[in-house]
Amino acid sequence: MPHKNIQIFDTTLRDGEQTPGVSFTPEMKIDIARQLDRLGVDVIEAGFPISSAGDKASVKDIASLGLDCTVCGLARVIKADIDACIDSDVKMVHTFVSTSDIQREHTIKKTREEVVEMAINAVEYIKGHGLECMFSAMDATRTDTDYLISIARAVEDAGADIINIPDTVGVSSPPTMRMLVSDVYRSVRIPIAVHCHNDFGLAVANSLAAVESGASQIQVTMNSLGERAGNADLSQTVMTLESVYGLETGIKTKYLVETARLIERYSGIQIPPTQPIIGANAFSHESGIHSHGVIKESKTFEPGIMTPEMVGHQRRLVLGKHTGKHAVKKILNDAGLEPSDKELNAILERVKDLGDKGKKVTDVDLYAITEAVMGEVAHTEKRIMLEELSVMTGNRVTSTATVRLTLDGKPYVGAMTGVGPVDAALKAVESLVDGNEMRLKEFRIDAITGGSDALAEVMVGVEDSKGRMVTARAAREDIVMASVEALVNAMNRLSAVPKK
Ligand SMILES: CC(=O)SCCNC(=O)CCNC(=O)[C@H](O)C(C)(C)COP(=O)(O)OP(=O)(O)OC[C@H]1O[C@@H](n2cnc3c(N)ncnc32)[C@H](O)[C@@H]1OP(=O)(O)O
Ligand SMILES: CC(C)C(=O)C(=O)O
Ligand SMILES: [Mg+2]
Repeated sequence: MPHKNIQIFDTTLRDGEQTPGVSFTPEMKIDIARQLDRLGVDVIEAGFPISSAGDKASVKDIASLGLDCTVCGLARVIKADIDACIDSDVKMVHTFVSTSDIQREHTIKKTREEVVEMAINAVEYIKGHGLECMFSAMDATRTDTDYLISIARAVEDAGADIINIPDTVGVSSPPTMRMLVSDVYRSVRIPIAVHCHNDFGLAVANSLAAVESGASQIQVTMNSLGERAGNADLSQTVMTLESVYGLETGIKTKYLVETARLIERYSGIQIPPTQPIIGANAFSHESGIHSHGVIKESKTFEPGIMTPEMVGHQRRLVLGKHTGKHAVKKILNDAGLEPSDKELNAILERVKDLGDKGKKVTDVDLYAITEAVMGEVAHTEKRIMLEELSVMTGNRVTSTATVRLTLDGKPYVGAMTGVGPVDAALKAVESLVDGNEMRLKEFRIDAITGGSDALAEVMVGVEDSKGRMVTARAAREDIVMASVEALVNAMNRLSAVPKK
């Protein structure tokens, strides 16, 4: 029988930061820790203090934030590593050692007996300092089960508070995990956690299998960050535990998408659109049959037991070659437009035509088509008119953009710096429009011809405070101009949507 309440141990700041190429600044780590605490995780593994002076300082900073969750530091079964955790003021030390023969023989070069002794010493040292202690048998899923049980019993006797069973190289399967966790669960009295890697895409499934066999804590990362193919994903694990298994995690799931987006921005690792729960497409519908069903009753083509609202996402109807008339009608009706059946068919034909050419059909495309079919439609007045744009960039100059535009007929000038000319120009435009009113949410550049004079196509998505998103595109040889034009187009279109 699974435990009713499952604890969430987040290791985004430790295993997540081990994602090749990812390195969070100290300020980012503080922001992430605060956000994870707001999300409601039970434990934050804030880092591996012995690994660098910066990591140690960050762990200490996070430990001093006064968060509701427990802040934990990682340590090998080495006194210096544990001392670094103690110096960082963490409440909990997570100590680990390889227990599989392959790792033991090739990395730490110790006998099984020596490993048990090192583990006991580490646990006793941590407990001697009055700290909570998690012990991990690294590579547990490739460890001889009798030996795993004997080391688990030894660290329990030494005072460990919780035993973690890591699937370090992601080789387990749900049935194997179920058996392994059952075996350890029956052999010790302290709680069991699991830490699954995603080498075969089974990290979440293996974590759930562990819960079925009695594990009461799951180690996860946001956006599946972590070594190689990453760790079990927090959002997927939590939502499955809550919505499919009917268990409780204490996570405030409405913060999942905003947390995922923060991690996306800070890690530089883009969330794939098809990522469950948090991906841009998780609640988007393009196919006519699906959109029609969802317009009538969202449960027809969505799980129902999980809604976009539950995870802080939005449901969206997306236009393309698979669109049907019900979706087009709904989008236009929501914008206050009432095309006749004949007009609707003509609009749909043109939408499909664009889609057949391999284009993503933006909202601004739809309105341009609608105008062409129905004639001048209401609400087409442009609030924002771009008058002038200039950018300065170079290897010794911080990219700076100056924008002159009119907003509701009044002239404004704004200047902003950015990481590059596009970033600076978009920020300059955004600085002149109330950020609470409209914000850039999606941005993509594609070269649609070759060469240095390639035509760049920019697609943007702008969202308002009510979560309504409008997409627009612009294509030019100049990527800065194309970006600004697409942004202004989207903002103008969004302003024209009646605020119901
Ligand atoms: C599965 C995991 O995610 S485990 C965590 C992995 N994370 C990291 O490695 C990130 C941070 N790591 C680091 O900054 C460095 O590796 C350090 C500071 C920990 C160690 O650095 P170095 O002293 O330069 O050693 P290096 O990383 O090359 O080798 C690892 C050493 O740790 C030993 N070791 C590995 N795991 C353990 C353990 N659990 N307990 C004791 N010793 C261990 C290895 O045997 C090796 O020791 P040796 O130098 O005596 O041969
Ligand atoms: C430190 C341990 C738990 C780890 O990250 C792993 O085994 O993957
Ligand atoms: Mg790991």
